[in-house]
Amino acid sequence: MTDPAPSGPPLTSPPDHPVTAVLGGGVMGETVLAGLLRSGRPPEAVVVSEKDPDRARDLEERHGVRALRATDAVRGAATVVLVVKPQDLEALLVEVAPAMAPGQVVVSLAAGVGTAWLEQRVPEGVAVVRVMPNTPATVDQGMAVVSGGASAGEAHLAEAESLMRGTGRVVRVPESQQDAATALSGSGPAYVFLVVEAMVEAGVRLGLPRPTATELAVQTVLGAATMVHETGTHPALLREQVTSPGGTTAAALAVLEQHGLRAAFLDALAAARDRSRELAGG
Ligand SMILES: NC(=O)C1=CN([C@@H]2O[C@H](COP(=O)(O)OP(=O)(O)OC[C@H]3O[C@@H](n4cnc5c(N)ncnc54)[C@H](OP(=O)(O)O)[C@@H]3O)[C@@H](O)[C@H]2O)C=CC1
Ligand SMILES: O=C(O)[C@@H]1CCC=N1
Repeated sequence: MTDPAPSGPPLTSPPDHPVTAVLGGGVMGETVLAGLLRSGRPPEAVVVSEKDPDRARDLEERHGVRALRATDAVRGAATVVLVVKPQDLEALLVEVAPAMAPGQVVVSLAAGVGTAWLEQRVPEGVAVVRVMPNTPATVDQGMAVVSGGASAGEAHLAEAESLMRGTGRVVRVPESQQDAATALSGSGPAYVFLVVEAMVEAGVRLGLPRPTATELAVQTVLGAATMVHETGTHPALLREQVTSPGGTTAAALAVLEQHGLRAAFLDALAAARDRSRELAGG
């Protein structure tokens, strides 16, 4: 591999804070890294490895963590978090596996990549956990699903959960549900952003000033999500409460149904699930 990042002195874990190495400092790598720091891990206990040297330096400056070569980051770390694109994972593991040691836990955030595939590429005695997070973790409203590999025990699952818990909710699922979870919560924020964007544009088309349309759309989505969350009421009932007979909402919902909104979501999530399965093939 080409020279990836500055290489610092060997790692020594501060007492009570085993080192977590984050391999891949892109969108999700930075989200995890920042979340660990926000949840109280000292910067000395978190290292990052990022291929792009400018971005590596930027992460060092903005978060106060050290950026190291991937093998140096892995050596001395208790937990290794894989946050590169699925297509880059094989090359990364070929590089870092010789630096891994029994007792470490590898937590992979890569969409589609199964624990059995990962276990074949790490040394014996290294436990593997698969996690699917999402970007609302940047504002501590993340949703992460966690599944253990064949050699992962309770302590390894608990470590993976603790990585994500500071940034939102965490649930354990059987690994057979990971691709579906990726389609729903992993990619899900993008669907909601698209809906917000579409509502804003529609409001602007009706003559609302853009800032007003944006405020109305964002607060409406936030309020509606909070209502489902806090009341525990089925969303269909909440929708009925908004829909006055012969009123405005009924008129709008009829148009959304005519345009096949439900069918679009069924097909969209199936496409995301299928793509997750394809990514497993590299
Ligand atoms: N973004 C999201 O919402 C979510 C992403 N994920 C998963 O997280 C992973 C990362 O996604 P995302 O953050 O969006 O992708 P990014 O492309 O933003 O980040 C990946 C980073 O890793 C770097 N990289 C690649 N190879 C190496 C290497 N060998 N050593 C060090 N750094 C390397 C890349 O550099 P370069 O670009 O130069 O190759 C890039 O900066 C993916 O597997 C994805 O499936 C999971 C859930 C949600
Ligand atoms: O789009 C992707 O492949 C990644 C995984 C889930 C969200 N982003």
